[in-house]
Amino acid sequence: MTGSTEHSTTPAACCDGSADRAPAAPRFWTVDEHRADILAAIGPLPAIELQLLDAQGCRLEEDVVADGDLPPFDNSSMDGYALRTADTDGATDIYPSVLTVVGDIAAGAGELPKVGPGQAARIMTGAPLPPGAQAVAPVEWTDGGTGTGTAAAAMTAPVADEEVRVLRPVAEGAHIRRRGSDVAAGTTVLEAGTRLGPTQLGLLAAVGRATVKVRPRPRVVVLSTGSELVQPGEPVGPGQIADSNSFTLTAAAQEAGAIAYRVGGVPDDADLLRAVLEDQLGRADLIVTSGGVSVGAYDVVKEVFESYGGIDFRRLRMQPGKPQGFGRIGGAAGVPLLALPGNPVSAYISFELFVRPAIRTMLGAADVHRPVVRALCPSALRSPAGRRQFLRGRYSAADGTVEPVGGADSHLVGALARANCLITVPEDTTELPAGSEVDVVLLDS
Ligand SMILES: Nc1nc2c(c(=O)[nH]1)N[C@H]1C(S)=C(S)[C@@H](COP(=O)(O)OP(=O)(O)OC[C@H]3O[C@@H](n4cnc5c(N)ncnc54)[C@H](O)[C@@H]3O)O[C@H]1N2
Ligand code: MOO
Repeated sequence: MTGSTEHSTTPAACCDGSADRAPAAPRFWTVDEHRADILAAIGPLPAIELQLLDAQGCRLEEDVVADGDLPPFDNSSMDGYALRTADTDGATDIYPSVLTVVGDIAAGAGELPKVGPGQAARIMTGAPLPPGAQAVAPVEWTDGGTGTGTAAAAMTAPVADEEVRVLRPVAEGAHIRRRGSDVAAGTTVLEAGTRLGPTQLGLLAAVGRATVKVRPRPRVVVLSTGSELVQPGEPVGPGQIADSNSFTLTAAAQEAGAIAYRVGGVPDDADLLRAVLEDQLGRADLIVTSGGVSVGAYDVVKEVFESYGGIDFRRLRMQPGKPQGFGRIGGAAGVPLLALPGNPVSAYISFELFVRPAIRTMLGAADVHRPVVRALCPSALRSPAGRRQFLRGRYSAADGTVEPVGGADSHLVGALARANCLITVPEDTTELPAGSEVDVVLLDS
C-alpha cells in the first residue's frame, strides 16, 4: 500500500534528471499489516519439561494419563470407626451396638488390623479401610469409646478404648471413598491444549507427576530509553520525568502471560544501550523497548538497533503509535525485538496491538487477540484522516455504550488509567456524529 499525501515528508526532486517524476511517497503500514508481519515472524516457543509450579499459566503439550487409581486405596472420609454393617443393625441411643475396638488407624498407616464380627477399628479421615470392614461410623454416631453411651463426649476420646458404642445403624459403604472413584488408572486426566491453573497443577501432583511438558511462558525483557528518565521515587531534576513506561509494559507483559523482566531507563548513550542489550539477550525470548523511534536528534535507539541489522523502522497509519520498530537482534534466529514509541499512551497501545498478540502467540494461546465489541458512543468523535485512531474509553457492558476518557493526546496517562477499552475510529473516518456505533477493544477481559 502507499501512504496518503498528507504524510509525505520527502522533498521534491529537482535537479537529478528526474524532475518530471513525482517523489516517492514514504510508505505507511496499516495496523493490520504491521501486526501480521510480527505474527508471521513469531511462533509458539518449543515445548519443554517444567517443574509444576514453573508451568503455571502454560499450555499443556501432552495428554496426561493417570498411571494409578485415585484414590489409590479404599479409605475413610470421616474420623470414626470402621466396622461390619450387620453389627449395627437396629442400634439406637438406648440400645447401642457394643463393639470391641481392635486397633487405631491413622492416615498413612501401613499395617492394618482385621475387623471381624463384633469388632471395630478406630479410623481417621484418609486412613486405609482395614480388611473386613464394610463401612465407617463417624465418631459423632458413637460414644467415641468413652463408655458413656452418648455421642457428646465422643470427640474428646484420646485413644481407642476397648469398646465403642455405636448409636445408629450404618449402611454398607457409608463414609468410604472407593479406590479409583475419582480417577481410574489409564484415564486421560488432562488433554494437550489445557491451560494449567492451580487445580490442574494440583491434579498433576495428585497423579504423581513432578514435571510436565508445556509451552513455556516467554521471557520478555522490557527496557525504556531516554536520558530524561528517572526511576520512581528518585528526585526529579529540571526536564526530567519518571520512567512509567517500563512499569506499564512489564505489568502488561506479565498480565499477557509472560515472565517479564523490567530493566530501568537506559540513557541515550549508544555504547551503554548496546551493552545493556548484549547483557539482556541471554535471558530474553522477546525484547520490548520504549522511546527513541521517532526522528529526534538524540534517538540513539534507532542507530543502535540498526547497527545489528534486521530491525525495520516503520510509520503506521495509526494514532497514537505511529513510529514502530520490529525485527530480530542477531540474525534470522536472533531474539525478536519490538521497539515502541516513547509517549506513554503510544507505548501502551502499541503493546496492546502488537506485543500482547506476540506474547500470546509464543504461549500457543488460543485467544491471541483482545475481544472487540460494537458499542454505542453518545459523544461525537473526531479523528485524523488516514490514521486509525485508538481513543481511550470507558465501556459499559450493562447498556452497551462507550464514552471517551480524556483526549486523543499520547501523554495522557491519567485518563489512560481510567480507561477500560480502546475506541477504534477507522482510517477513512474523520468525524463520527453522536450516537454512532464504534468498535471497542476490551482491555480488562
Ligand atoms: N518531528 C517529529 N516529531 C515527532 C514525530 C514525528 O513524526 N516527527 N512523531 C511523534 C510521535 S507520533 C511519537 S509517538 C513520538 C515518539 O517518539 P520516540 O519514540 O522517539 O520517544 P521519545 O522521544 O523518547 O519520547 C517521547 C515522549 O515520551 C516520553 N517518554 C519516553 N520514555 C518514557 C518513559 N519510559 N516513561 C514515561 N515517559 C516517557 C518522553 O519524555 C517524551 O515526552 O515522537 C513524536 N515526535
Ligand atoms: O503516534 Mo504518536 O504515537 O501520536 O504519540
